[in-house]
Amino acid sequence: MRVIVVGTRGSALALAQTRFVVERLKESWPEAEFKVKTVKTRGDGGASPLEGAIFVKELQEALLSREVDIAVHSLKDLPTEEPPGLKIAAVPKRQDPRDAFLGRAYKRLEDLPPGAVLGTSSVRRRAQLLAYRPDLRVKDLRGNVDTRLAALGNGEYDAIILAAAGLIRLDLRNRIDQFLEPEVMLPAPGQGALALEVRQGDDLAEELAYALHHHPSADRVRAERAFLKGLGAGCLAPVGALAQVAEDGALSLEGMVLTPDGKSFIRAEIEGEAAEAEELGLELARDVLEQGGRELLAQIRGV
Ligand SMILES: NCc1[nH]cc(CCC(=O)O)c1CC(=O)O
Repeated sequence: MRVIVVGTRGSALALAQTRFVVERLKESWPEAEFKVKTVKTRGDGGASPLEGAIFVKELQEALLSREVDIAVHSLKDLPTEEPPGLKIAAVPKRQDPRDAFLGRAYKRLEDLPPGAVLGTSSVRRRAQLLAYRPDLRVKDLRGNVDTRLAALGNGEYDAIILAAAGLIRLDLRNRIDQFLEPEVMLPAPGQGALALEVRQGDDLAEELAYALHHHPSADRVRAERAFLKGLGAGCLAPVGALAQVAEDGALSLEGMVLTPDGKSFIRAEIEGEAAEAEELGLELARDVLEQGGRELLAQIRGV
């Protein structure tokens, strides 16, 4: 059997995710041989949505040029449009999708005094924080997880918000002071999930990757991404979405879109069957657009 090359970005988080994936692949396919290849990226490991998209594209190019056979992505960084020639072969079991609060003197978002400085580079987090606590100051925070933790230690910020999943995968769960509930902070579509992407027609890579597929996680993410796609909002709009799937296959999906200042937002919910995850996501997007989301997004584009 040929050696299967698993491609990853070089950040500590990407490498931790890939190590986890390759361990599971080896358990599932003891007779197969897997090799990890770090794809050199032009960016610096930063965290703006645009940089995320560049990293994704470079990994996808490495797939198409046969440099790698399975690419490991953070699902929330993957554009909703799949490039021709590639397909998502598997969505492994999802990690905690929530956002995490890490404080210095104050250990809960509710405890921060007025004027406290919160660090995040995400427009979605900024908008929701300001909607919940308009008295706080939100300041840009970029770089990889280490850089961001260091910035908190330096006293530049009173608290920072990061995806819980990233910290957990880096064995830094003990740094999390508070998990933010979806009522306060609806996660990004796909947050906490990974995607294993392969070339269309590479049946071997597809079959090997599929051993890690987790149906309920895939259905949740499918609904959330369909919502994002249905909004036609692009990666710069503050959009949150979170689906849950019950054991009996019932799916509930919450979605929201905000203005960057958090002053207006539309939030809606839909319920149905996991088997129609995509339709539910698209329908919720239509609801939100009709309830005023269209004007709200036009306002954002006009900025
Ligand atoms: N855009 C950066 C990014 N992409 C994926 C994760 C880790 C969490 C995940 O897998 O969703 C992070 C870091 C963060 O948002 O704090």
